[in-house]
Amino acid sequence: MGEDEVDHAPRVVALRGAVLLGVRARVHRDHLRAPDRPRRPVGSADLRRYARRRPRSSHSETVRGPGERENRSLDREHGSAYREVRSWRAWTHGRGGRLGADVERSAQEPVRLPDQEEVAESRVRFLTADTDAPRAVRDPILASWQRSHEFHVAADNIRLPYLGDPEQDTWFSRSAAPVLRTLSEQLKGQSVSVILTDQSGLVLERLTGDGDLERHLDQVLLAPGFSYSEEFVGTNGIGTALEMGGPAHVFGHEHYAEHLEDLACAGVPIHHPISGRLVGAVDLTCWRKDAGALLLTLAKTTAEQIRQAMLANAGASQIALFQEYLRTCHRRSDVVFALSNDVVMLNDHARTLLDPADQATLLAQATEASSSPVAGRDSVFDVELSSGRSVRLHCRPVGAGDRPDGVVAHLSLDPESPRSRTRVPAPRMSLPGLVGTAPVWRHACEEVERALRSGDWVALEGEPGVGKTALLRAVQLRRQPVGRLTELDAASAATVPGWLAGVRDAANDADVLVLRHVDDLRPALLRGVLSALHAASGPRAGRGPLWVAMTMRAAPDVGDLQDLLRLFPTTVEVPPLRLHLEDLQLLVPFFLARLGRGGNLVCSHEAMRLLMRMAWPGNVGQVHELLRDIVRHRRTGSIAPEDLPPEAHTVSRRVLTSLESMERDAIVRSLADAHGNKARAAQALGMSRATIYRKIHDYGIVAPAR
Ligand SMILES: Nc1ncnc2c1ncn2[C@@H]1O[C@H](COP(=O)(O)OP(=O)(O)OP(=O)(O)O)[C@@H](O)[C@H]1O
Repeated sequence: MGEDEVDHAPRVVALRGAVLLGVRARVHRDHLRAPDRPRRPVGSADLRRYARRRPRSSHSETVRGPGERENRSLDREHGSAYREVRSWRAWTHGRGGRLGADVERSAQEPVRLPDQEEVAESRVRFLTADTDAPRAVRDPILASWQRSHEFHVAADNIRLPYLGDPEQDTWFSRSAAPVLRTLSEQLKGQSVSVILTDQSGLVLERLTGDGDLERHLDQVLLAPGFSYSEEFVGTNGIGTALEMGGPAHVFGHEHYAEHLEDLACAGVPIHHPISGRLVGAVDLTCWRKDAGALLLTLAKTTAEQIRQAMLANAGASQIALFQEYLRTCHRRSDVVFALSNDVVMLNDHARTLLDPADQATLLAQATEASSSPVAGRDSVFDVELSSGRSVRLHCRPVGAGDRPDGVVAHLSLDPESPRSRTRVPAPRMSLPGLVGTAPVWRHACEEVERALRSGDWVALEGEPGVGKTALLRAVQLRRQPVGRLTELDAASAATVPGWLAGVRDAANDADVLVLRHVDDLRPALLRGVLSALHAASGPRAGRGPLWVAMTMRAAPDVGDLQDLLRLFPTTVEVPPLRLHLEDLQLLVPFFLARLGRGGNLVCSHEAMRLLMRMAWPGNVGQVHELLRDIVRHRRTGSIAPEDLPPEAHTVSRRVLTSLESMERDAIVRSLADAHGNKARAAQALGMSRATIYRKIHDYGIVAPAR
């Protein structure tokens, strides 16, 4: 690097200081450095176009570097010189001091659409290291081409790695979703695609109202799960806006990659409304021929609407929580996280040092801290991680009163450090035949136990398979082990002869009566049950009081059940498994031991990770069934990802139609057969590569590792 280059760098950084953070400043400083490697191959279409416009004879004095050998045939064919770029370098440095400022200013200036022929020619000159300074190219684009060149981006093809399912359930995505939907509805029928990315350029969402454009975007992999950062694709609306830290519009041949020349895009970065941190970008992409200056204006308005939506969703309590989280992050160099009802924030250490199961365990303990009897004061827990390692969790409630708005927690990895303030030991729970230590699950257990102790009849409400009946059986076993329990299922009341007579008998003779699925009772039977229970609610001749518990689905229509519910002073909500997913770590070995009948079957770490990502609409009952099916085929050894059914290889929260489920299962099987090779899986299914990527994303398929 020459001395004059070193001189220029700080000036550029200073000019951009107001908007650029450390890393970005480095990237922009870099664009002043001399190109120190051969140019990337130019696309064949570029060369044809260039050859038509430039006479061969004008390229005679060629100087090649060693790395340029592979370009010789193209060079001979077209006569374009792959020269050293001394004059380009001189040109850049001559303007270097102004470049950064130009990038800033140009984002503010009205958009003038560049002459595409001239830009195309300049691009080829740039790519072929022509000695002439590129003409007719806007400064931000030139700077971006230079960065793309330094990132070693290929100009003649788009080959992007699929980076995995983008996380959709974040504050950013949730806030942006309604804004994007409204815009996309307003643009219905027009060839414009609305795209949301995270701060690295990873596409999170794409809404396109036009089939042709959609297909083209699939072909150029501008789709969820792919990154359009400059590092991967070179100059483009998304990556360039993120690199510049400001709005960017890129038209046709201004794109670095040849395959994007028919498109125009306008990208605008979005910053966190409270911290100012870059969180992502919104981009509008259309055909180049349809592009107009208003594209960028619309993108800027959309970015602002998303920011406002994030702010509206944040609320005062979230701001306080966020500030406390930032303060803790500044003070501590270890794992820090914060959570409230709506938000979970994890610092880098938490994300990289802890696996999802441990994260879930710690988050559950922190939730407990906010609702424990010592709420309002700092508390400390000793927690055992899945590795067996013990850590100490310090929790600080944020917000006033008995029910804080959230908790900020940090970990000290050294459990021997002196204990501070109150110590709250993590309680164990031990109902016979049940496992689970998550606070929400334990809370439900305690409520049912309390009801039985006090003799209050109890109604249990919850989704199918959450363990309502199992919980009642366990509580009865623990509290009244010698009592007589009768269990009757209202779901079969209409078909089982004498079902109502069974209720009357139990009302006379049993100690505990469990009525399952009472929301399935028809009105006539309901009246019969009601009068039997009325009679049993008073003193019974020769017997102690009857304890009755009933189960019903989550949020039932209580219209018909009103009268019955009056007999039940307590309703306990049994949580769905997705709200205490950390218990899966206990449920799986528990069921395997039970189902394996003494066999030695365990679940591998990889399989457990997949199970932890499932939505579990059938809750604990579904876990039980899934493992029962596996145990039919495998009774010893370790359950691997291949042993799991197709739904375990997806993270989709959407209910699929049966046709979609079949397609999803076929893709999962094909991916497994192809050992995770998506191109081979697509070929076997007769689909294009872009289609399989889109379907993998749509169905939330977690492709097996290759
Ligand atoms: N915490 C738990 N520990 C161990 N096994 C559990 C637990 N929760 C549920 N199970 C098991 O999961 C299965 C489903 O539970 P259960 O039948 O109690 O669910 P439910 O809520 O009554 O479902 P439904 O409303 O569909 O009848 C049963 O095999 C039960 O033993």
